[in-house]
Amino acid sequence: MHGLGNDFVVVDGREEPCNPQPDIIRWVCDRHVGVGGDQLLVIEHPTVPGPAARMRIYNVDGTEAQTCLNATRCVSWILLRESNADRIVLETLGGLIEATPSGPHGVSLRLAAPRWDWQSIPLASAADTLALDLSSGPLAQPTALNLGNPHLVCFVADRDAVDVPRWASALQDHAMLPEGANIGVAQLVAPDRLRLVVWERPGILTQACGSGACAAVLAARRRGLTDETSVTVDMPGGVLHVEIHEDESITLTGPVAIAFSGRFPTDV
Ligand SMILES: N[C@@H](CCC[C@H](N)C(=O)O)C(=O)O
Repeated sequence: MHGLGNDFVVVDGREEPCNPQPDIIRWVCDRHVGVGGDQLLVIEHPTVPGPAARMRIYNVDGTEAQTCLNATRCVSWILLRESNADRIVLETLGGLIEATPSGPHGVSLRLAAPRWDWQSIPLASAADTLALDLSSGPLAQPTALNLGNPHLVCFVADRDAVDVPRWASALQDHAMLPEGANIGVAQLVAPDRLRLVVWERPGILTQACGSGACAAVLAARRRGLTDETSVTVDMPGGVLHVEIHEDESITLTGPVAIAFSGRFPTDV
């Protein structure tokens, strides 16, 4: 499945448990020798009463991510369809997320407010998360926040003029970020429109990033760059809509799609 080209291999592990090891994850996500994808997702039974399911998120290097909001939208779409419900809750390592349909091919998520304190990002030592004293080429003074997973947002005058892999990778590996971070490079083109590209952990350029889109809008508001509550975020794969509520909780809306489905050989 994909959300604006941010693509996932989704495995339903509810009937047959699936605990993929790092070498299998790397193989499945490899675009040359495997299926190819930005992450491998496993749907499991929830561990607490209430949610429709639990989703595990594995990055292309085999590490586990706490949150991926495009993945949450994709898996929620499956769960909403199979239960015919008008609302479900999905359990992730990053917390519980509520999802509702948005037309036949879209999903809206309702998310808790982000965390801004340096310990929650996490950073290696105390710092002003609104403008960190870090830079890499044209990327300077990023804003740090945690939406279940860590994000740094760097505002630039022209997103297309930045060599994102070159400069964002140095920030991502900085010693101030013991768990790394997803690095957003954002350009405010109007008070209600951002252009964004995200260099995700563990070092991939994605077509779109749901948590990155929310992070960019929240950071733009906190930095006083805009006071709009409803912002369109334009990424290489398409647009997502982000609405920020009074308590800083968030609604994220956009399309999802199934690319194809199949069966894995069990003897790999
Ligand atoms: N690679 C990430 C999570 C991916 C975020 C995502 N694409 C989204 O849509 O939110 C991590 O390690 O945190």
